[in-house]
Amino acid sequence: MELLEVKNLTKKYIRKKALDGLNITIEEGKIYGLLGPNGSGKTTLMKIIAGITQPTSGEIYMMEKRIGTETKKNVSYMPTSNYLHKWMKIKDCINYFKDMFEDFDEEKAKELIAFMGLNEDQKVGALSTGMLGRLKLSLVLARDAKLYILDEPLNGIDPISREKIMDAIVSACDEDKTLIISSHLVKELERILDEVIFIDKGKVALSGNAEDFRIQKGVSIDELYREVYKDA
Ligand SMILES: Nc1ncnc2c1ncn2[C@@H]1O[C@H](COP(=O)(O)OP(=O)(O)OP(=O)(O)O)[C@@H](O)[C@H]1O
Repeated sequence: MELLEVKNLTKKYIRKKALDGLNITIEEGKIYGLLGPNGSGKTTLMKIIAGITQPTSGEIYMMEKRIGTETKKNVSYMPTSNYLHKWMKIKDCINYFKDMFEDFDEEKAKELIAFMGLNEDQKVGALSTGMLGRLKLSLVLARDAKLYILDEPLNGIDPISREKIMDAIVSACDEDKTLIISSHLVKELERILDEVIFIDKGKVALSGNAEDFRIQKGVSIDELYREVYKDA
């Protein structure tokens, strides 16, 4: 079933067109990789879908409703930035999420935090980049949303922990959940992706089923990425 439809989406900043008539359809229950080089428009697209940034033109429908306050409740978004205060302990962050989101599952958050090797008494300000990334991800995945949007969840995470993080993503999300994950680390992310969307200069350069690409083109998604962006 179709969860999200993005039609002719454009976002202009004063000196730059970040999205240029972009069209995508997102189906329920799949994991999408949003892939593209620096500045291709991934974060802008994610922010618009999450309702944080307004598009210049174009339309987005979620379950056939135009996105807005009502649909926003169904989206759990993990930005690259850190929005958790340094003075907070991890347990304060759990309470913050509990207050903010009706669909937040405290027990699930605690389980994920423990699985990620974190302790509820640790302070946000004392966490390394990778540890902070694991905390943000645990909080976002502990919501019972329809759509999870994860902007660069593997950033700053060491190669061994990346595996753990991907396992957490897959196990935390039931089959009916939909994920859009952006990353430069295509090789690492590849094994969990159902669908891929390559974006370039604010437009879709190529999109489709990851397994179909592997069979039809005889290349991995990582190899396909290199092919799509060879001139970028
Ligand atoms: N607030 C802003 N003001 C002006 N230009 C912006 C703003 N945000 C993004 N841009 C520009 O829009 C383009 C797309 O940026 P965006 O952050 O969406 O790309 P990205 O694919 O997420 O890149 P990265 O992989 O480096 O995070 C870039 O050229 C960027 O400089």
